[in-house]
Amino acid sequence: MELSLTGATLGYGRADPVLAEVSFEIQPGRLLAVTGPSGAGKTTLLSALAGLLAPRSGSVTVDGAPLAGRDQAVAAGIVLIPQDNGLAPILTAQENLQVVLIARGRIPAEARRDTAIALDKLGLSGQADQLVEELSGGQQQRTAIARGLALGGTVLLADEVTSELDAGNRQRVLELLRAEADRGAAVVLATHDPEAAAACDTEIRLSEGRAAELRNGRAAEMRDGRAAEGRAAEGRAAEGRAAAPGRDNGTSART
Ligand SMILES: Nc1ncnc2c1ncn2[C@@H]1O[C@H](COP(=O)(O)OP(=O)(O)OP(=O)(O)O)[C@@H](O)[C@H]1O
Repeated sequence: MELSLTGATLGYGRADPVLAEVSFEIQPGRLLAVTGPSGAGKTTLLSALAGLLAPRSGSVTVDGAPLAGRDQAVAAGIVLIPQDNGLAPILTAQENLQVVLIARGRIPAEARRDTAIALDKLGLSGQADQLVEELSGGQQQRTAIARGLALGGTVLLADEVTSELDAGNRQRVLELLRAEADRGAAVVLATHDPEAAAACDTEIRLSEGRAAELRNGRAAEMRDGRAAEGRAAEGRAAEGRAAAPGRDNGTSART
């Protein structure tokens, strides 16, 4: 499954667009960081990829056909872990997962099994029966991640999912996102956190309504001094290209 934006301009109502003419592909097996200052449009971009926000112009396509809305995105396996968690506070952690899994067609026994596996991966087995409203912010965030992982999507859109986590849990989540990519999912992580972005293969930086690709290549290679140096140069070149006047009248990046 191939998810792409082509010359997509995104915005709300009659206000100026948040992002103009953004083009890139989300690739299976890879982790893509979407970075940029608060208000740059990270959530807006993920909303468009999730089928929640139609582009004003340009397109978001799945296998070349325009993405018609959230229902189609769900059918295509595009999973969103929203910034505000999107959990039901008066259900328990495990109920929050089971309800969604059953709604997506899993039989109750499978839903229970997959819920237990996902909560265990996030270190939440002990919180399974606790109401979400009684969980800490970080535990709630991990519950939302567990729910996203349990769905086993083809595309996983994770919006600031490490913002409330301690260092150990952040590392655990980054490893789980990498495992999702390794099983073939395309993973997009919107983040403020430079270390989380550095763990991704590619980074799209949003700034002043535009998007620029900063680097490419597997994060593992970053541990090699030479590769890191090479990629830093690539990043500078990509920024230079994006800033060049008249280039495509917009931003184009392949990930
Ligand atoms: N539903 C909405 N209606 C109108 N404007 C919106 C809506 N959602 C976001 N915006 C505006 O769009 C711009 C981009 O917001 P967005 O939430 O995408 O940024 P962000 O990069 O995710 O920010 P943060 O890092 O703070 O989460 C902001 O100016 C915001 O006020």
